[in-house]
Amino acid sequence: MITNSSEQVNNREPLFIIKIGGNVIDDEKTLHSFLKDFSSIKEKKILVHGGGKIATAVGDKLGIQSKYIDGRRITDDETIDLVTMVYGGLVNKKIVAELHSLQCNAIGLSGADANVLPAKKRPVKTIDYGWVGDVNATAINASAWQLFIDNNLVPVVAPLTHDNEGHILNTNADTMAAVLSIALSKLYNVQLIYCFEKNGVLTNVDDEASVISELNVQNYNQLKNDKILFAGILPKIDNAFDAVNNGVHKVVIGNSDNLLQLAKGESGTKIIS
Ligand SMILES: Nc1ncnc2c1ncn2[C@@H]1O[C@H](COP(=O)(O)OP(=O)(O)O)[C@@H](O)[C@H]1O
Ligand SMILES: CC(=O)N[C@@H](CCC(=O)OP(=O)(O)O)C(=O)O
Repeated sequence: MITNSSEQVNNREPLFIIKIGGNVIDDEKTLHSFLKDFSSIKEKKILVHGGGKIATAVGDKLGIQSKYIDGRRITDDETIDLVTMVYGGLVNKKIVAELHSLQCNAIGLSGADANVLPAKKRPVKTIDYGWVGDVNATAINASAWQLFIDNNLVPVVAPLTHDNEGHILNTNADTMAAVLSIALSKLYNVQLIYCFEKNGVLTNVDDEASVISELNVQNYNQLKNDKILFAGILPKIDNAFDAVNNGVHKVVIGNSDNLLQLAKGESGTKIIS
């Protein structure tokens, strides 16, 4: 067990919600070693995965060009078919199969399965994102999740939801992990870990030794203004603050190679509310 009795606040059982992104999934060796560590965690756990990089690569092969605005993929008719195949099929099922080879009782899900993550199509304001969904945090049915988690199943969640009118929606995996963590914090002592290819939030993106061990909102705003933080790390940190400010016990951002240290608070960047 990674957690000790002092971690078991409010008598709630610990639950790890761990997110991996495209760079980790794209590298077979990195993914394998991460899944080995993940499967060794004895506590209850959920894996949320992205795969944006793979969808872009498969799209390129099929002649489907990827377009992003503010880190969100513009998802037209052919792109929703592409990401459904890549996230819900290729990536999700490969991870599930590999976890079973490691004696981890994984069950592949998307937000649409058993309606575990109710969502709405993002309304068109200035930008039409197409078939992109936003999870409705307050409508998450925690007991549907309990059904899996409390029966020794390990959900592996693809970043797809549905709109209640028969359409699949592409949904950002970082946001999905944060919103799910918030909802399940009512039942469990949730620790959210964002795993990516860097050692944490860095003061110099090219120096893996420059990890910021704790990040509060004042430091965050300063680093953002100084352009030390840019691109994908910004929405990731925004999601991390959202989680920690809404009941999630602990949120850490760090390297997928260090999952077990991250889970013990011995690596990465801890987000402070
Ligand atoms: N100061 C920083 N520290 C860490 N990462 C940073 C920083 N500034 C920018 N980044 C970028 O943010 C990226 C992480 O976001 P993203 O690519 O969306 O991750 P993922 O696909 O794993 O969710 C890193 O790969 C890195 O290039
Ligand atoms: C709406 C939207 O942008 N969805 C994301 C979902 C995948 C994802 O989040 O993947 P990473 O975690 O690997 O970035 C996308 O299609 O890129």
